[in-house]
Amino acid sequence: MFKNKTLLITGGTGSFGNAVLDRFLASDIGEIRIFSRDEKKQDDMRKKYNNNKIKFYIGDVRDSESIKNAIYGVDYVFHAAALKQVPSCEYFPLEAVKTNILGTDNVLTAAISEGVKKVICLSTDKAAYPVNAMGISKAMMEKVYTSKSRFISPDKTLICGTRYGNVMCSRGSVIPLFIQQIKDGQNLTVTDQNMTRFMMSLDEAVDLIVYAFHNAKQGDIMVQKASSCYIGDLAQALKEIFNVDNKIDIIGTRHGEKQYEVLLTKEESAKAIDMGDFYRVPSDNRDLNYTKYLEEGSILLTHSVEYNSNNTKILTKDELKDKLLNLKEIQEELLTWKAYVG
Ligand SMILES: O=c1ccn([C@@H]2O[C@H](COP(=O)(O)OP(=O)(O)O[C@H]3O[C@H](CO)[C@H](O)[C@H](O)[C@H]3O)[C@@H](O)[C@H]2O)c(=O)[nH]1
Repeated sequence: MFKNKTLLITGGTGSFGNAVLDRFLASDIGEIRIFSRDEKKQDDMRKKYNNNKIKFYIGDVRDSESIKNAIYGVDYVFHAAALKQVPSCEYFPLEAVKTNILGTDNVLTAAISEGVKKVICLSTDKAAYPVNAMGISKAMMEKVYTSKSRFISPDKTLICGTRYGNVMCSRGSVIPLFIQQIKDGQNLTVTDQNMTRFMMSLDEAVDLIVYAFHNAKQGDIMVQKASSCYIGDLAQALKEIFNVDNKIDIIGTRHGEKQYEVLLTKEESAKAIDMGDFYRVPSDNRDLNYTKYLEEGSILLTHSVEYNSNNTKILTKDELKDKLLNLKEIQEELLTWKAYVG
């Protein structure tokens, strides 16, 4: 389906954008456009890949004109541009509104008017029962794309979303932080040993978007079944992998953090379709027979349970070590570490 097609990735210089490139450049795709704000990151990426199939566009999803320039002739959009850090969004919630909500609306408006065939918007588990500004803005982003999808035929522009758990080794996340602390001989700063998070590899994150690309219907949210871990086990597993005895400091839960994350709310679980390794959450189509929907829906809702990082499969420390050791990023870090310690 990607043969000779043009894919635009907003926020494409991040970990996700790089993982998509690693997967798609080997295919017969025609062109991949990277759209982002940071010229330095684009330049680094240009040099790293040195591939004519990749085109770089400077712009900001907040600025509709800059999107229009990049979306001309595009077939598909993976919309990853977002403010993702919980603390910065807590301090500057309106910035999250501008990028995550209004920026998504700009991308969708441009995609619809350009006749883009599919747009997949990336969301996060923090959008389910959100407690922080980042999650609230992503929950609103989901509402924006769902609403927009109601007004356009899927034959013209199919709009859907993917909801991720924590992506292991993504830039700015806890695994690279713990590794840096290990390398610097510092104590590992654990918020709460019993906090749990869904743990997805970057490969799994790309699998989800590819699955959504092939299977999502208009307005859907697609979720991948994922295992989770205790953060205390994560710190311990990394210490064992790097064979170090750094101490652990318990620093306490950070502002805006949850004890565990939710990938499907109870309300979504009631209507989610089990697709094996994935769930498809159909959008709330208002042309349903509403009385029937309410009667059947209420029974389902009573018995449904949310899908969260405490009731999914929680990896043991050894299983977590195996999963970590399978990651390219960890293997590379280990090589340089072993060369360093001799
Ligand atoms: O010094 C630290 C930093 C974090 N943590 C813990 O490690 C876990 C993961 O923390 P991250 O900062 O890596 O990730 P968050 O869960 O805060 O959020 C991340 O995952 C989200 C998906 O749930 C989004 O993708 C978001 O952009 C990304 O920052 C949390 O339980 C956190 O409390 C620590 O123990 N010590």
